[in-house]
Amino acid sequence: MSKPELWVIAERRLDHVESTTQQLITKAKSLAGDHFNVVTILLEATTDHLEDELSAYGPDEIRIARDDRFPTATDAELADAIKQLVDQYQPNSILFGATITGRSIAPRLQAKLQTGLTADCLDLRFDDETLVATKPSYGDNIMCEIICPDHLPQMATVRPNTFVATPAAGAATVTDSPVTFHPVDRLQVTAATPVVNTATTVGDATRVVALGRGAASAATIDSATKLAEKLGGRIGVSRPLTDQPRFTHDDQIGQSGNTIHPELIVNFGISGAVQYLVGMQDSQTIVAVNADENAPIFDVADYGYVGDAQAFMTALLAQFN
Ligand SMILES: Cc1cc2nc3c(=O)[nH]c(=O)nc-3n(C[C@H](O)[C@H](O)[C@H](O)COP(=O)(O)OP(=O)(O)OC[C@H]3O[C@@H](n4cnc5c(N)ncnc54)[C@H](O)[C@@H]3O)c2cc1C
Repeated sequence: MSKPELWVIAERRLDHVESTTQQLITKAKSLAGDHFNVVTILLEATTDHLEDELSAYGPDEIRIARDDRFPTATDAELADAIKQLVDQYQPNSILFGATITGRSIAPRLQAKLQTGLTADCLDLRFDDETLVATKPSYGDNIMCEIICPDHLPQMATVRPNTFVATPAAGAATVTDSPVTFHPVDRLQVTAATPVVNTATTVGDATRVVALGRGAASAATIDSATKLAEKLGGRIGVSRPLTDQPRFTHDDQIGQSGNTIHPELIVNFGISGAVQYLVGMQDSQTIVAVNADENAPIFDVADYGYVGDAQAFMTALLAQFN
């Protein structure tokens, strides 16, 4: 008997695959074990080869529907095409990135399929063939595990950067699966102008200088800015600092901010509340500077310094100079 299918819907961003897709393939592989087939669904133009950006992450199969209208199709048209594939293959579960596009297509598909969708998940696991999706709820005050036991497919959107994409061995089978493109003429895209944003966000940075309430003075923020420049990185903050005019929610790390996995994060004056830690604890190298030797941030740190944030920064900058 063939294995149940766990789908990852590949998302296109301009002429590439959105990085959340690769993150979801890695997670799907780890969930699947020998029990599920991980199938990536790709809707692309006849001359596109976006599958080349997916195969290195080890899905069992990349199933492609081709139509030259897909790259500029509306979310309603894409949802219609995916619905046709669902009807044909009856997957067990479907994962989308909780991106602007994923958040738009997934509920349209859910409505067509009359099944359940858990949005904005921070973790996933399977209990036998039941997808258990973890997400913050009630104003982010509790983490809920949500299941959809009575309907298939089970669906979830997952927050970008929740999982780390890791190349995996194994050659994916690439198959074509034709669908009929049904134009939805209520809405027509007449032109697409991509937003050009050259600034890196804290989610993109490979090195992060993170500031908390214990490193919030103007002088310390100035030193941190210099340090971030020297490191070729960017400043991120814990929640209390988003009250300062220099920072916004976009700079926030944590459960209700960004999930990040930089190669280096240096935390200054951050206690290490669980809501902060979930956003950064998978960083490759974690350094913590805190005046309190019992601060929980030291539990996840590879290197720690007990002392004053400003003094440490000044000494470190002197090393660079
Ligand atoms: C639903 C919910 C969601 C949340 N989401 C997030 C989130 O996404 N991100 C987030 O960050 N928080 C979040 N929080 C808040 C979180 O619980 C903490 O309150 C917050 O992370 C604390 O920030 P902090 O570590 O900067 O401040 P504090 O906890 O006040 O810690 C300050 C630290 O600075 C140290 N310190 C003081 N002076 C110095 C000095 N001179 N030098 C060095 N160290 C010094 C202290 O020892 C202390 O450990 C959330 C809370 C809730 C309830």
